[in-house]
Amino acid sequence: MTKHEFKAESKRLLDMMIHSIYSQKEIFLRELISNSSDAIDKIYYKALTDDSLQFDKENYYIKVTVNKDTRTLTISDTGIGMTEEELENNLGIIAKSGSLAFKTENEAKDGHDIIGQFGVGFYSSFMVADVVTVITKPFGSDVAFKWESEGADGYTIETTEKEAIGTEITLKIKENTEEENYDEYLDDYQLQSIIKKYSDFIRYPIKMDVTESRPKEGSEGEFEQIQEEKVINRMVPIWRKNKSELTDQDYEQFYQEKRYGFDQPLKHLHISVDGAIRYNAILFIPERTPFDYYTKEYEKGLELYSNGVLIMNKCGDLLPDYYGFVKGLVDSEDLSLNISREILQHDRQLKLIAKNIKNKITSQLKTMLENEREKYEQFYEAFGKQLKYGVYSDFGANKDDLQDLLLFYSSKEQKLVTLDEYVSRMPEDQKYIYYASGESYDRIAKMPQTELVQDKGYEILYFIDEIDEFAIKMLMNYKEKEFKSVASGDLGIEDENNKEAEETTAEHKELFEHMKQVLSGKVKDVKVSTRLKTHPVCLSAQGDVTIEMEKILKAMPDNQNIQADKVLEINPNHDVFKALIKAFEQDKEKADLYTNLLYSQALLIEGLPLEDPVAFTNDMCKVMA
Ligand SMILES: Nc1ncnc2c1ncn2[C@@H]1O[C@H](COP(=O)(O)OP(=O)(O)OP(=O)(O)O)[C@@H](O)[C@H]1O
Repeated sequence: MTKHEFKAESKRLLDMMIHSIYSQKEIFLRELISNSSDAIDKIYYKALTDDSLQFDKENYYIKVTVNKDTRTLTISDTGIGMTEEELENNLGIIAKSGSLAFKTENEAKDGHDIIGQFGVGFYSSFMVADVVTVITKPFGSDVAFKWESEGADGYTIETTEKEAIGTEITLKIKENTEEENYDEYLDDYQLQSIIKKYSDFIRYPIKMDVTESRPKEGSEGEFEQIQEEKVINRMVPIWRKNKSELTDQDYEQFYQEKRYGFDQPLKHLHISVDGAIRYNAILFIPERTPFDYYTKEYEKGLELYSNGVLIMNKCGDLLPDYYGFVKGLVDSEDLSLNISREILQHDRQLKLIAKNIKNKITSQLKTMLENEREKYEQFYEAFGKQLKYGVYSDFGANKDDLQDLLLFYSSKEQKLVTLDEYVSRMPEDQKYIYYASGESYDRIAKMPQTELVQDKGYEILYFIDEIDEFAIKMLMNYKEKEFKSVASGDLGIEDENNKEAEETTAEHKELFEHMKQVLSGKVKDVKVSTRLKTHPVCLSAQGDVTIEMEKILKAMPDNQNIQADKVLEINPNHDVFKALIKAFEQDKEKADLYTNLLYSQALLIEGLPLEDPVAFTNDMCKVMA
């Protein structure tokens, strides 16, 4: 039995590579610039062991030159260059990476991490070029070599002249087609923006001759075109700098330059982790809710860099939905990239980073809440709702992280308080954390259902966001204290009125039975109220669904007509109750009229729609006439 080697149809392989690996053509520039940066890094490593070589940073750079007339784009570097053999091996064999071999032999030093690893990036130039010419002079050689290829048909190598050590790669840019405008790769402005997008933090200067229009000296209103060599990239990633070197203004400027938002950042986090996973991150909590935050267009995520090279513009997996407002970037050397560098091979590292980032944001918010209350309230105004969604989502999986970050308006303090603040000042006899839901603080303050709890001197939390009650249902309790709506059946308050109410209900059993019949299908029960002090009626709910929840569920597109089990409560000390008893004894029709009116009033107080407004106004007229 003979063993055969796999053969690959190199023409087809190259073709597949060129057309199916990358989703965007513009990344060819990222790949060539990364190669140049690697080539300069290799000189740097050489200088560490070779005394004859001085690594003087000023002499090392990458230059991008455009010639529109010849339709050529040249990327040149002052890096290590390639010998004839290296040209054969590295550019003649697909998937052979000289850089990976170098990386394996040399331990990374001083943050000079080699980028290349797959041995395919170079070929991406054929996505935009018909001909690629490489002229290179290797370090320590007097001879230079020219490698040239039109892609699938193979390549040629010959000796040539080149003055300086380094490599010069010239792409003959394709002619435009109906689908593709290749001219943009010959456009100064476009090229600068591609460089800034992907290669902004390449350690070495990326230079370009840029033409700018400037006011002409000595003449007013006239402009002249001036060509000047400019460095396009920022080079030093701010996140690799020492925190102590940076001021708040530096972070703010970075936030603006990166166009993370039109506002100022409220807080920034600068993270450097060097443990099981290594990464640097700069995160921002914006000051204001982005205008498109609640639209489908808003996409959460952080920029993801690998060794200073942009991999993903918006990596959504790095942030949980409830921290979707956080902006910023993460740079890690430990990501296992796929061949196109567009997606990650394994998400284990990403998951670790995401978890770490989530914890850092949570603890930053806790610190802000403790030490900068005003600032925290400003944050909460913009993004507090998100935290409540966070408590509610995933069946409350994140509630332990988030519950201490919640704020609610307190009836007693007339300001936002934390659950901890509420619980810590609860009187001993208070069993529950009371809350009331409504449209606004004003309306809640006037709700009849709050009367008894207020009277007892207990604090009530006012819920005005739709999500509030749902989030609280997920929490169930806080520090072993259960939450209780002031409109729920049993308030858990021992009151001398309780017994009296039971007696009154028993005394007027027939009246209540009759009212229940009149309101059949609308309320579950009619009873004497213990919670009302001045108002004549109110509605309360039995069971889990409160009246506020019913309203919210009704407003949802796929509502399943979930209803609260309503109870009509009557204040036995109100004159209306006396009138009701009298009518029941003397005129049943009037008793029915009063029952319907009281029910309608209770609906109105709750902000629930009247089922039949015409019948209600007719009833009112009957009482008046
Ligand atoms: N400008 C350059 N100067 C010196 N050597 C280079 C240059 N460009 C490419 N090379 C060599 O050619 C090899 C192949 O380059 P290519 O871009 O295809 O892959 P890579 O950079 O190794 O890996 P990746 O696909 O991850 O970018 C490199 O590993 C490097 O050895």
